[in-house]
Amino acid sequence: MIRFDAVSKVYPDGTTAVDTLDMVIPEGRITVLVGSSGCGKTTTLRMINRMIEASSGTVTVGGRNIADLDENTLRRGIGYVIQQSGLFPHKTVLDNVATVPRLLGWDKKKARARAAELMETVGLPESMADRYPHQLSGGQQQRVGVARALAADPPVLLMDEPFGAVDPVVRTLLQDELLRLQSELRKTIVFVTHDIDEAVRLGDRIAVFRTGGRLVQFAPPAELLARPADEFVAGFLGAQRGLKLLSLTSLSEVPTIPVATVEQRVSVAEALATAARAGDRWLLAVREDGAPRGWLDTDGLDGTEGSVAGHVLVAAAAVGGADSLLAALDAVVASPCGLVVRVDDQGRVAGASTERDVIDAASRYRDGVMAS
Ligand SMILES: Nc1ncnc2c1ncn2[C@@H]1O[C@H](COP(=O)(O)OP(=O)(O)OP(=O)(O)O)[C@@H](O)[C@H]1O
Repeated sequence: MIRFDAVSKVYPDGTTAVDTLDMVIPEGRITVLVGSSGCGKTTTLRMINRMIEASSGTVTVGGRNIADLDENTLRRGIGYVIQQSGLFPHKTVLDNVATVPRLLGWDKKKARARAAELMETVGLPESMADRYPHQLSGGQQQRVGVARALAADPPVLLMDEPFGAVDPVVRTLLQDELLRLQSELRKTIVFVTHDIDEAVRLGDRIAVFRTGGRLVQFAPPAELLARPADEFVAGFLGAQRGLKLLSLTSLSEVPTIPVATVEQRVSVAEALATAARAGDRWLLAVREDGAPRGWLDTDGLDGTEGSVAGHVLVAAAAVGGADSLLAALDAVVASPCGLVVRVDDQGRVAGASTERDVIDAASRYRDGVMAS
């Protein structure tokens, strides 16, 4: 646990970067600090490892006042990742990752073995070990930065806009990777970002700061989205607050019903017979492996023409166990027949859900968050 008690930081020129901050950062969770530029996020983060000293107040890490700790001892337990990865340009990837174990006095062989293990953990191929940072993409460099910060297995990880410099696609991949890593490692992570979507995606708790270094709201993402403390927080959360809220919940509450399917290789005549039996206009064509292929509109179809696969099918968006209610809503709105396809872990059709059931589940979730 990291605890701020009445912590302020006033820089020598009189700028108040952080103003009387009280905040308890839970252990083993991701806490995200957000807010507009210059609101004191980085200053707050750096006061945890004493790269910046607080002007007043107390910061405790694991119950110990950090002002009483030797800086090196403190930092050994705190990994630090920054935007431009901060890698040593003249060191190979493997040696970059091995830096902290080497500083801790591990012999070269053991430090490199640990570094190789960490490269695998963060999803970097072994073949990159001997490259230099400039021979990697931005996303790969960030992975090296994360691996390096994890090398001494610190219980706390500070991340200052770690994915700020990569494109949105790579950014999403890195976020997924961080969530996967965190589900195994359970570090206490403090993560700074400008991006509210990133905060909602990653944070177990989100701290919203405003200019002048004031903490305005500190809450789990669902609570923040459902009940922003004031106009400032609501404005910062931006448009589509309701939809963002739906991105936080799963499909477990949405019932699955049977759906009329046909294999795509069967004849249209056979499909028409199936549709007549089922009493449905739309049939879901499936591939040989059971994955959805598309919706077939049997209305006005002539039974003499070829196979289902030869027909124009309307794309069938499918959702599975890992998807959110937002994904289901999106899929059902885009569906030609008011059904969203449900697939199992292997991507095979497992049924469908109705528009009504998706919307009802969304309303129930919102009511639950509002009432909690
Ligand atoms: N060394 C310094 N001397 C004087 N003022 C400083 C110093 N470092 C930061 N500041 C000021 O303190 C305030 C908070 O800065 P900080 O870097 O913590 O904000 P931030 O929220 O991380 O901003 P950004 O999102 O732009 O990185 C800003 O007004 C900044 O100009």
